[in-house]
Amino acid sequence: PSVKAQAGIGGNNPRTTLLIDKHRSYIKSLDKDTQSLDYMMTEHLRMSGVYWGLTTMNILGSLGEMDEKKVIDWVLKCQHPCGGFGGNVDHDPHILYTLSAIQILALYDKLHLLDADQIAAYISGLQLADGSFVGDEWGEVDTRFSYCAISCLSLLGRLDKIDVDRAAAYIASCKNFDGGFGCTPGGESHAGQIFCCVGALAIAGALHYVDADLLGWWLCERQVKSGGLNGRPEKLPDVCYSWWVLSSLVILDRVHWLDKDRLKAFILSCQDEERGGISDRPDDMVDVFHTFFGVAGLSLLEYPGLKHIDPAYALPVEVVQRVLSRQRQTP
Ligand SMILES: CN(C(=O)[C@H](Cc1cnc[nH]1)NC(=O)OCc1ccccc1)[C@@H](Cc1ccccc1)C(=O)N[C@@H](Cc1c[nH]c2ccccc12)C(=O)NO
Ligand SMILES: [Zn+2]
Repeated sequence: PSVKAQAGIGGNNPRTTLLIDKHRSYIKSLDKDTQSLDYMMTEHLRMSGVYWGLTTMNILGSLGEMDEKKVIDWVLKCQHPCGGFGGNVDHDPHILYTLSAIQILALYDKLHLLDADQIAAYISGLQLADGSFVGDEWGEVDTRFSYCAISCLSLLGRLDKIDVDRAAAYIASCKNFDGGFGCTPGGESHAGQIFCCVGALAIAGALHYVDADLLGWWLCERQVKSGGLNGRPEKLPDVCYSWWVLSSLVILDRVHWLDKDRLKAFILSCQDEERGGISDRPDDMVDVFHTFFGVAGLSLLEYPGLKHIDPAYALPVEVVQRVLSRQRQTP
């Protein structure tokens, strides 16, 4: 069959259409099997897991099926006096989980429950003199944390509380000869880090630091013959790179260089048609992380019936627009 047929356009074969109801029930089942190894092993990043699950449900048009009050109460229980959030109750505050917490509250239009100045003080306290950010008091520097800082403060309307120009200049100092970015200056280009750097520069209004043609070419080189995308040369394709690579290409306006139908077909081939959920590659175990990044990738590919996701904020476009337009009303 033609590539279009493989991509599920016109057909309703389970591996070529998105099994929306199956994925909804998979996400809703997640907080039930608390005895599973997967559940136990991911306790420390539960805040991110809840963000992945809820954003997937929003894109599938079913956020209302989740227990909003239970989620909000739990998120606020994870906040520390310093303003930062931990990955779970009684876990130390970290900028990664502070972003996930703010993203969850943005989904539910509950950012007014937060003290934006207090969280802005916590985040600006993590910026170093060279413009970089550490993730917590242990002091690890990584462009992931630059992305978290800029995204959090933009959603809270407090970007003025950090030195955005120095933050952008530091990210630019992590650009490699191949046009990509690493976690620190000289670090190897990796699609995940590239998303963080390109997303942060986009939100900061500093995309002039990026060589769109050079980086766009490197990103499109990630597509392998199966249609999937890998994170670095010679690696296997993985559904989550459908997000890290594709969202970066959307921001750089170079998506047309990819074979979108083959990528769509690859993501759909990673669904578990019995239990729902999406895995990193065909016939692997599903998880909420790859289910989110698979659905988010399909949203960027304009799969019919999915809400649009913002490529830089990794939140539904309608959520980002609501948050940012409200900032313009109340200065
Ligand atoms: C900690 N994580 C990762 O390292 C994943 C593992 C992976 C999934 N598929 C292939 N490898 N890798 C990952 O997220 O890489 C993307 C990336 C890498 C560097 C910077 C940014 C994004 C995943 C969780 C996970 C673990 C194991 C299997 C599946 C998911 C994760 O939480 N990623 C985070 C970003 C992240 C990357 N590295 C991290 C280290 C610690 C904490 C978070 C992250 C995220 O996407 N938040 O929204
Ligand atoms: Zn993956």
